[in-house]
Amino acid sequence: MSEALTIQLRDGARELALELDEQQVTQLMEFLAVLQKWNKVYNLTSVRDPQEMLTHHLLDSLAAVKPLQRYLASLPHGQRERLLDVGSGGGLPGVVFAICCPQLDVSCVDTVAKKAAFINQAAATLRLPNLHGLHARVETLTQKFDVVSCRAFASLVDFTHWSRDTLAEHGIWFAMKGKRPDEEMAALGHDVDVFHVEQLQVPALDADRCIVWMRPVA
Ligand SMILES: C[S@@+](CC[C@H](N)C(=O)[O-])C[C@H]1O[C@@H](n2cnc3c(N)ncnc32)[C@H](O)[C@@H]1O
Repeated sequence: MSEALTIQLRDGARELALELDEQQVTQLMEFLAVLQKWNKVYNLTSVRDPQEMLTHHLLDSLAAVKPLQRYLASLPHGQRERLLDVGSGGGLPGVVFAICCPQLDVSCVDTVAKKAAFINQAAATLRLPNLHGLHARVETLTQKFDVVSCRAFASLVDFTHWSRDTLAEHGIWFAMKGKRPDEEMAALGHDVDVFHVEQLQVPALDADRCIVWMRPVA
């Protein structure tokens, strides 16, 4: 990967007030390299240009890291939190979260076997013991998670419906969306509480982005 892309990554991280050490910067650039390499074989993303991969995938996912870290820091300390990234595809945002939050245990679930295999391969290549690829439909999982995330996956109704049983007690949903999805939020039933919609600013990308934070209502 070119030095120019690494500089752009460092600048973006600084803009997002993210404290990344050298190893994390290296892992993010290695992730970009394996994503580009295996995309040809596994068809992981329609984005093929490395520059576009940096802005539309890496920086876009990095913009959600600080809000996630803030949430994790607000939880009572003691146990290692678990995050499930639903419909993770080529590992977005799950792999980026696993690199930036080493204290977090991240599982990326996808119905496509080669995508889940790619995540396990990336975990080995990038030396990320806190990253796991799961080949399954999210509806069939029995494990429980503190945070259940998604990006470019499904409507909020389908996402919350299909993944509800994967939430641990006090678990929350973290949906990465483009423009504030007012219609999708209005379509949610009374069993889902949207407790925050957080606007994001992605470095080098002039686009609407937000996180829809939700919790289940009994
Ligand atoms: C549009 S891709 C998004 C990939 C990635 N999150 C991103 O932002 O680039 C949606 C992914 O969801 C997966 N998927 C669809 N239905 C699923 C389900 N029920 N359980 C798990 N994964 C699913 C698809 O195989 C696909 O890889």
